[in-house]
Amino acid sequence: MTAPRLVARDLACRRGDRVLFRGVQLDLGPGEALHLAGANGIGKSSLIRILAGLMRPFAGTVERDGALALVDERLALDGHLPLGRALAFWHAIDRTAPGADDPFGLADLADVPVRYLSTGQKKRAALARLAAAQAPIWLLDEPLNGLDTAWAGQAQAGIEAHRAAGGLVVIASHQPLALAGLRTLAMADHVPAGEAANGEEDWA
Ligand SMILES: Nc1ncnc2c1ncn2[C@@H]1O[C@H](COP(=O)(O)OP(=O)(O)OP(=O)(O)O)[C@@H](O)[C@H]1O
Repeated sequence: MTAPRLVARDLACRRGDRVLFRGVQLDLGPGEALHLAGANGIGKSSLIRILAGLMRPFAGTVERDGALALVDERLALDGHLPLGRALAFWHAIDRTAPGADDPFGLADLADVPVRYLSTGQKKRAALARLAAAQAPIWLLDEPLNGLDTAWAGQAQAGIEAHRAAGGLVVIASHQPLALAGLRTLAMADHVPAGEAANGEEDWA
């Protein structure tokens, strides 16, 4: 794996007429993991989308060395296909082959249409697709949502294996994370003065 790097300088994000955050800096290299922490609506998903290049920052820059893979609430698998064929579509595009070890326990679900999978099964499928993409930079928005304790442990083991292989990871999560040497970015520290720290307006 080529050594990845993800650097953000002075990032600010505006949505609608509100600046959600300002002055976000990060500099991540091989093996590192960063937890984006903060209340609902503070801007964690928005930051992930900016890092992924899906949204332009209001200010600041992002530099990236290495391919990235994203897991968020949108499942990038065709709901009408059986799971095995939906994953095979991506293997063909990524020029990868499914691993023999099946770390997310999907073999028994290969014939089930993606739209019939449970929330946790869909998340496991998204994580399997992520692991197969062989991208050194992982951007994960709530990767443990919907997973039971055992699968949440397995997902974190997958993250640790990715780091051990030289990958880096940014994780927005409300779930506790048991990852070695995890750094934390407290989004509340970057809310501009005068904005609500939880991103919620006063609707009264
Ligand atoms: N297209 C949009 N236009 C205007 N505001 C938006 C848009 N999309 C999201 N927002 C607002 O931006 C804010 C940040 O949303 P975001 O999804 O980044 O928060 P979050 O920290 O990931 O929240 P959660 O913990 O609930 O997932 C929210 O107040 C949301 O309502």
